Amino acid sequence: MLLTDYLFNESKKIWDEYLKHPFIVEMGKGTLDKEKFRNYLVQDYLYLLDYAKVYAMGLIKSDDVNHMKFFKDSVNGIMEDESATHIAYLKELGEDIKTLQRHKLKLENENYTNFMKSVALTGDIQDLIIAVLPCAWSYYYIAKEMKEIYKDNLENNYYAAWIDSYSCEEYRMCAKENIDLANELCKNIDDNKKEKLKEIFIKGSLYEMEFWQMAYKEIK
Ligand SMILES: Cc1ncc(CO)c(N)n1
Repeated sequence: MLLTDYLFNESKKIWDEYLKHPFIVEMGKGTLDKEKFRNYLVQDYLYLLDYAKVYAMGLIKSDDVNHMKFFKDSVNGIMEDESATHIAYLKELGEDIKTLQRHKLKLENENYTNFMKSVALTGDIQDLIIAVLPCAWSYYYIAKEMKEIYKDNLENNYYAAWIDSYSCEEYRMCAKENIDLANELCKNIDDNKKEKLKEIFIKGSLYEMEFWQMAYKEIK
């Protein structure tokens, strides 16, 4: 069995909880409070900056030129393409784009990015790719499911552009490249390492849940 199939099975319960989370359900229905969404996007914009740094560390820890290019392209994709959706929404919601970086990270966000950065700094390239794997993969999973579950409700849905940006073909490829690289980098691991990688993957998946929870409860 592919390592990523194993990891998916081990965390599927958590991932299916994302789909029931009120932040996701309300986005799908189009009823989510826009102020909550705005605060979420500000936090997620800050998240993306640290997330990009983790991929930059992946470049440093890679020896193979193709892996180096994957990490380089990922930094670019995060800082240019993915952030563009955030900036478009945030502009529309009246947020000052020039001062975005001055916002403070909320606790759950900081915990998550500290976790990824610490794995990236202290672990090997296998640990690193598994620590970031729930990010792109779970976003694609969520958006693809939302596109199906809420298909009759997307025409005038304010959040349709968000759903599209994470379920489009380009983003599917991005998630797939992360999955393929994880399997390639981890093809010769022993059972101890597999157990360690499972723990990293599940922790990442739980931090994703905390992030949705943070976005919904919205205590400043
Ligand atoms: C919290 C979080 N996880 C994953 C992604 C996908 O990159 C994102 N934008 N934000």
